Amino acid sequence: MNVQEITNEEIVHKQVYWGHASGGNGGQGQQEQPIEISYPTTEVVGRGSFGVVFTTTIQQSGEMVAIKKVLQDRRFKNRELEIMKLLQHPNVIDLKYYFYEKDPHGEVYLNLILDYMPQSLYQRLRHFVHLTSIMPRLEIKCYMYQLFKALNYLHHHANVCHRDIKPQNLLVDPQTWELKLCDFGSAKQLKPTEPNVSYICSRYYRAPELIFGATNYSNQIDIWSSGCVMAELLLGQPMFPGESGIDQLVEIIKILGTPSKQEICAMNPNYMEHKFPQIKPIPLYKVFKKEDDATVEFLINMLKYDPLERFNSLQCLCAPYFDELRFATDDLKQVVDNLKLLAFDYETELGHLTEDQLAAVKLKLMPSII
Ligand SMILES: Nc1ncnc2c1ncn2[C@@H]1O[C@H](COP(=O)(O)OP(=O)(O)OP(=O)(O)O)[C@@H](O)[C@H]1O
Repeated sequence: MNVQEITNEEIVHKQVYWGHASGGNGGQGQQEQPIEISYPTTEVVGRGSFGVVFTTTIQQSGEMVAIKKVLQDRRFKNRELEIMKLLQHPNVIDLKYYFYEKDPHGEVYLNLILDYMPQSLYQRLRHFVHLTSIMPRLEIKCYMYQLFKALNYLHHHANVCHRDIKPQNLLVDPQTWELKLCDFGSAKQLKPTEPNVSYICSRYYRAPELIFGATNYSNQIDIWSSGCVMAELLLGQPMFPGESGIDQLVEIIKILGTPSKQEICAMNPNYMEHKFPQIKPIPLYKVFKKEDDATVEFLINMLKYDPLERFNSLQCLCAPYFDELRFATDDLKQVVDNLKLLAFDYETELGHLTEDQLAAVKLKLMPSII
């Protein structure tokens, strides 16, 4: 049976809710009114720990979407849904609609209807590894810039920490080099006064403070993970491939050296009494021999033990590593313009800055409009 036959046979009709309130007055009325959509059922494209994802096309609008179906525990509000309703940014997967459905056993499933993206960054990297080739450095730079635009919006506007940044959760279009962040199943609005579980984030990408069991960590854990993602894109393999929770720390120490007393205190003060074997760091310019100084410098600023020493997402955007995008010409300028990399929304992306900070940041991020 071919796909056409399947799509002709199985068109489903669903009453769905809008993903966001719309209209100037908050549009609550519209959001709460269900509408009917129809789509052909198709094959599953992704299987995560919490559910399945399949892609289809909404018949009424012609939009390609991905539908993520997760088992809903009736006792709790679904945090992924609540957070996705808040988020609207060009580099964050958009929640278009959602609906609930019951299976024959009475289990309730939440279905999130999301923007469709053709590939994950994990798949994109595997493509180059299979060809025994490398990902073009400019492609990496465009993806990283969009990731930091997404994180700057999440951290500074929505006050959301993603807590699971990894190549599998970065969706890309290899034709345009567009990137969107997905999977908000671990995301949370962190409050400085409330503890948070440290057993989050996928192993290779876990910030050292999480491995040290900190419960007072900050949005800076996402920056560490992003540094690991960039390192992996450059190396073609994970930078810190730990085989277990504690081996993850060993892998980090093998390259960054043993953290100092001060750094351990900054990660988790309760660990101060532990003794670690003294390992000398390997300078990152030796690990990334073929990369230029701006690239290595940028990695150094993301992969710092002390979370407060690490660049935050806006500092990452301002890094000299991205100057090449700001002063692009010819084909690269076309890519930068298509992706609207140098466009920022003042309220949602730069609204947290004072007037003086804003002036300095504008000078850096949008040199052509000054
Ligand atoms: N919007 C989308 N467009 C295309 N593919 C998607 C989309 N969202 C998810 N996928 C695919 O489905 C996979 C799983 O999605 P997601 O990470 O959201 O699910 P999960 O159950 O939370 O997974 P995990 O076990 O990683 O936490 C993704 O890695 C991706 O391959």
